[in-house]
This record gives sequence, structure tokens and C-alpha cells, in this order.
Amino acid sequence: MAVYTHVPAEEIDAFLTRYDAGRLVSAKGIAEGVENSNYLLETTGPDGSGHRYILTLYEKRVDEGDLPFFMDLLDHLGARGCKVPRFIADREGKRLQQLAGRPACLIEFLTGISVTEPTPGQARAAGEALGALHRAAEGFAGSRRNALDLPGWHGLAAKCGDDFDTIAPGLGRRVAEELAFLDTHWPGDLPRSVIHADLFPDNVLMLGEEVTGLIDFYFSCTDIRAYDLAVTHSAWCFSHDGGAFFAERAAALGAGYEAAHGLSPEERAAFPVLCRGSALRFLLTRAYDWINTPADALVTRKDPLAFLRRLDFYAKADPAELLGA
Ligand SMILES: Nc1ncnc2c1ncn2[C@@H]1O[C@H](COP(=O)(O)OP(=O)(O)OP(=O)(O)O)[C@@H](O)[C@H]1O
Ligand SMILES: N[C@@H](CCO)C(=O)O
Repeated sequence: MAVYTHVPAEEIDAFLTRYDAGRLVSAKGIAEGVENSNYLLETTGPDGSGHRYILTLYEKRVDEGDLPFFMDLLDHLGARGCKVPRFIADREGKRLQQLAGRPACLIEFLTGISVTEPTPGQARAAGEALGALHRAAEGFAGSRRNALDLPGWHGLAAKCGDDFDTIAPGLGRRVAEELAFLDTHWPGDLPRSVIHADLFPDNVLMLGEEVTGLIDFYFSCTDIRAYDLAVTHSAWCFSHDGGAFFAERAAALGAGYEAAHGLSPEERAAFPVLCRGSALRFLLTRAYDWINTPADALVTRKDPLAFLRRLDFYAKADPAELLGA
């Protein structure tokens, strides 16, 4: 469960007095997520008719200095029709606050649910939403380095060191071999833009086959644009344990992206390598967390081997089957 920082209800109620948001009616810690502490707030609302908000307290991986980038990005995307949550300003126009000793923001609540077993229709909608996001991101002036790029993966692997093999025998060697492969094959000349970089099903809110919200932009950064589709592919097109690849979902995801944005022949040719990079990125962050999260922590650790299985699949896959013909 991801509530690292517990805030008493009275403190949240006092915090809300800075905003035109009404008084607190209820505050519930949200179990999903592993990065930040999130609360779902119900308030009497600005006009007394009731309103919901998300209260986020930023924890370990989010640097407070990056928050203006995320706020500006969501303003830009929202103004161009993307369904992304707004950061709410208090009466003085401030959006970034401190609460319980942490940076904190009040955020627009969006309706919808995160699917756990996407249908091809839902995968198609996610591909379209990602393509629309990439179109909307054109012209955005901000930029942010991706700390989880190839040099960042080397750094994480070095930190895990000998502990890899406590997760699975031989994992350290497999990671080293994959990094060597990517050092040689990672594309250097594909178009770059601001990307979401973590568009897992739990970061897409849906009603049926309609996307109602894209959330959790805290890994968004400037990197190879097609890598964002590779991340989405590795997140949406496999069973949870990574043991089964769902070709129909993948073809639908690719068709949705193609309809809204599309890949150039160069991006398509590099796609298998980008997918290998994505699988390694999530293997590494999960392995690092696995090794460094105390067994009695409240947060559920995510299985690194689910992304080793994806990596094994990508390393052997026929490129044509990744996004359908
Ligand atoms: N703007 C929003 N509107 C509605 N629900 C939201 C919103 N933001 C977050 N949530 C809910 O809170 C949960 C956790 O949010 P989020 O994914 O941002 O957390 P996180 O700790 O950064 O997670 P992750 O592990 O995916 O990085 C989401 O799965 C969703 O249920
Ligand atoms: N989406 C990530 C967690 C946040 O980066 C994962 O499933 O490992």
C-alpha cells in the first residue's frame, strides 16, 4: 500500500482552508501505487455540492525541483485536449505546498478505473491516447533528462551488484550481457520528445473502452519518442508474470498509436531494441526496490522477474509480431 506519510484528517482539513475547495468530508489513503502517498479527499466543494480531489505527498523518487516541469507539462497537454489532471492552485496561486514535512499538491480527481486485464479494444484506446499525447507534446518548451536512461540503467545495475543473484541465480550476468547488447545497439538518432515513460494500465483511467484520464506523469522526461510506445507495449501486452505475450492486444495497441501518431520506418526498425530497453528498465527498478525494500514495509514489492520474462521474449521475438503486421 502506498501511504508512506500519514496525515491526520484535522491537518488535511486545515490544509484545505488555503483553497476554494470546501471543508474535508472524508480522506482515504489510496492503496495503489508504489512511489508517492496518495489520498482521495471528499470535500463539501467550492459551492457546497461536494467534490473529490487527490492529495499527493511526494516521496523518494520525485524531486521537488521537477514538480514545476510536471505542472507545466500537464497544463500544456490539458490545453490541447489530453485528459490529464490539473494541479489545483490555492487562493494565492500556489500549487506546490508542504504538508507533514513533504512537498504536496492538491490535484484534480478524474473518473475511471484502471483495467487489470486489458481487452484489445482497451489496448487500442491506450495506443491512441499515447499517440494523441505525443501530438499534443509537440511544441512544449520544457525538457527534463531521463534519469532512467541507458547510463542510468548501468548505475542501477552497479548498485544492485551481487544482490541480483539473491533474486534469481545468474540474474547479474544476464543483466550485464543485456547492458552490453544495448550499449552497442541502442539507437542514437531517433526523434526525441517529452514522453510519459510509465504508461502502465494502472496509469490509464478508463470507462469501458474510453480513456478518461492519463495520470502519474512523475517519470515524464525528454527521450526517444518511440521508446514511450515500447514502455506501453511491455506494460500492456503480456500476462502479469510476463510469461505470455498477447499478440492481439499488441496489434491493437500498435493500430491505435498508428491512427493517432504513427511510427516512421526507422522507429519501427528500432522497436525491438527499444522494447528490450524498456523490459530492462523495469527489471532494474523493480530489482533495486526488491533488494532495498525491507520485508516488513507496507508497500507490496513488484516482481522483477516478470520483466526478465518479457526481456527474454523480446530478445527472441520476430520483430513483425511485436506490433502486428
Ligand atoms: N488524478 C487522479 N484522479 C483519480 N484517481 C487518481 C488520480 N491520481 C491518482 N489516482 C489514483 O491513485 C492511484 C495511485 O496514483 P499514482 O499512480 O499516481 O501513484 P504512484 O505512487 O505514483 O504509483 P506508481 O506505482 O504507478 O508510480 C492510482 O492508481 C489511482 O487509483
Ligand atoms: N510502473 C512501474 C512502477 C512505477 O515506475 C512498475 O510496474 O514497475
